[in-house]
Amino acid sequence: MTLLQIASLTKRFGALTALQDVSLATEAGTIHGLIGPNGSGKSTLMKCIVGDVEPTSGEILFEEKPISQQSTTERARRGIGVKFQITSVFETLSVYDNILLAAQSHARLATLALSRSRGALADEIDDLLDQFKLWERRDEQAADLSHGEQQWLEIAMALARRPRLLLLDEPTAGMSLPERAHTGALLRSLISSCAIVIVEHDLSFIRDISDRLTVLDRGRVVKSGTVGEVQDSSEVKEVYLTRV
Ligand SMILES: Nc1ncnc2c1ncn2[C@@H]1O[C@H](COP(=O)(O)OP(=O)(O)OP(=O)(O)O)[C@@H](O)[C@H]1O
Repeated sequence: MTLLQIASLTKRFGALTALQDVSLATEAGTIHGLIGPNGSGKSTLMKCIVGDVEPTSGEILFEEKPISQQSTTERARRGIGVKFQITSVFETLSVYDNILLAAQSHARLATLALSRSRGALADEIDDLLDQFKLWERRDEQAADLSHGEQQWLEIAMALARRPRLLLLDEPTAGMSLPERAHTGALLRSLISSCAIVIVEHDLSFIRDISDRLTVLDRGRVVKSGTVGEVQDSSEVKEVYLTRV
């Protein structure tokens, strides 16, 4: 099923066209990488999907329904989760409580009282702590985590809200090589329940984990296809040889 469809999206900031007629589709159960030189429009596209930036024209469909008129909160409720570059952890709270807060913000009161009891919620949080190698550090303040661990905590918080699509903007920035490798394996393990759209500057990382890649340059799609198709594209080579 096509989970996310972007159709002819354009965004202008005054005289500057950040996105021009951008179209792409992301299928359930896949990782879709967005790459391109600095200023090519990757973050603007992510912000349009989440609802932080209003497109000038075009449409965004999530699970085949238009969402462009919906608020960020409505989009989150429908299943779009986000981890952007700006850190969103509560530094003075424990690692555990950060995830608990995220999970509770998603669970409706009635659900909390019934099937998603405190016990069920605790099991989910324990699983996330384990997956993200944060179990040992669950009682420590989030401020005491390394940069890489804070990034994992933020992804875990986004997942606690049970998204069906997760948007990640440079999730491995500042991570060590082993941390990147663990992040890649983790992201691949998530996709049966949650598709991912990811922006990354680390080309080898994004090539290794993505099913499809879309390359942007100066707000336009240069190429969208499988990793092999994009790697073989002469237009893409030109962008990377002349502009990166
Ligand atoms: N709020 C804004 N107001 C005006 N111009 C903006 C705004 N946000 C982005 N831009 C411009 O839009 C263009 C695309 O920026 P964007 O941040 O989307 O690119 P990017 O591909 O994510 O870049 P980077 O890889 O450097 O993060 C740039 O020229 C940028 O200066």
